[in-house]
Amino acid sequence: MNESVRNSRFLKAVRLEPTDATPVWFMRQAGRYMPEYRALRSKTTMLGAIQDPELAAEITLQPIKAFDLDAAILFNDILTPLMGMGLELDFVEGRGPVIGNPITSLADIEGLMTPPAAEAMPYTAQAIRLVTAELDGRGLPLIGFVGAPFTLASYAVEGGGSRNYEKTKRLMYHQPEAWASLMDKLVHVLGDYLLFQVQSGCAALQIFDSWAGTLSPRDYARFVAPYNARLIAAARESGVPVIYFSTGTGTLLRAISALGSDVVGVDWRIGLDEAWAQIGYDRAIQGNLEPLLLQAPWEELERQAKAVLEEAGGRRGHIFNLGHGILPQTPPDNVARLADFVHEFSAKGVVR
Ligand SMILES: Cc1c2[nH]c(c1CCC(=O)O)Cc1[nH]c(c(CCC(=O)O)c1C)Cc1[nH]c(c(CCC(=O)O)c1C)Cc1[nH]c(c(C)c1CCC(=O)O)C2
Repeated sequence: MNESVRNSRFLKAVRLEPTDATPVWFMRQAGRYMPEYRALRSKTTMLGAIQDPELAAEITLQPIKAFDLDAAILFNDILTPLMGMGLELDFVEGRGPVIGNPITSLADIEGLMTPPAAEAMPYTAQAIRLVTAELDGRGLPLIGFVGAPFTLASYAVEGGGSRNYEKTKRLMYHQPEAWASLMDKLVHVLGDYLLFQVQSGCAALQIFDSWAGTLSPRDYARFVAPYNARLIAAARESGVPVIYFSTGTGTLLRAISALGSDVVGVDWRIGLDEAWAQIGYDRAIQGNLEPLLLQAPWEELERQAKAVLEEAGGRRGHIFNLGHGILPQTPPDNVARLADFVHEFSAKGVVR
């Protein structure tokens, strides 16, 4: 990582250092809301795009070229590491991701493979190298990522998206040893994949635990938190900062803070001020505008973006983001305007 990336707004905020303005990036910033993305994606499949390093690099850079953002996130998906483990992943148009051979038994878990990321996902390293060659010149960091073990286990067990996670919870409650063995394998594969992304050039890592909010605090503490803590510790060994992001977890924030990530990402279901008080001011926070607001009239969007910045209270260590990914119907102009507004408003001195 070069000096200008090290001294980027984003990495300074992560280290709780003062910045000239609040850094901003958006989850799913490369995606279907951008006409440039739709043009490239229409020529191939989701997996085809992910596995083509030049295409993946170009898609990653599209929002960086279009908007004034403070970080890029690699174009990929949280589910790709499951393929190397022997699970058949497909992205079905209009339906989302599907696993053709979901896990149903202890024998299935024992049969899961744990190949090194360098073997299973060499295309990721190539894409990262192409992206960082461009980002280095702009002084911008690239964020690598994985899905958290629980969120990935839920896809592996349910076979796709789910409303109530019944099969996943049944595995936890009925076969706790099988659950532990599945989570162990995921921690192993994901930890190795995170280190591989840093070795390839990523300057920060994010762990997406998008579905953790379905769990009771007791079950989160017993069945999920220990694996997250292990994964975060392994990721931090790489020397780059780690963001832990989840949704629907306003009641779990103390447990989440104890996991030891450098940054905690929060969704819009809790005020940023209340969330930060629980997480602790010795830790950076990322969030948390409701994504649907990017489709609202500018006056409403501006009012609510301002409210998020005011809730951050001028403290060091706020990274502006949405509470979840950008939605496909979002007008790109609002993304441009919001990024500029965050910089201009925070530079006025509300935030230091
Ligand atoms: C649960 C989950 C998935 N993927 C992801 C999560 C966790 C975070 C979240 O909740 O948003 C995370 C994800 N997905 C994608 C990224 C890349 C980085 C980023 O842009 O933030 C990341 C970090 C690209 C993607 N992943 C997907 C797309 C859309 C692909 C397309 O049709 O072009 C993109 C850009 C597909 C995907 N992938 C997944 C679903 C449910 C879908 C279908 C939903 C949809 O179609 O929007 C699984």
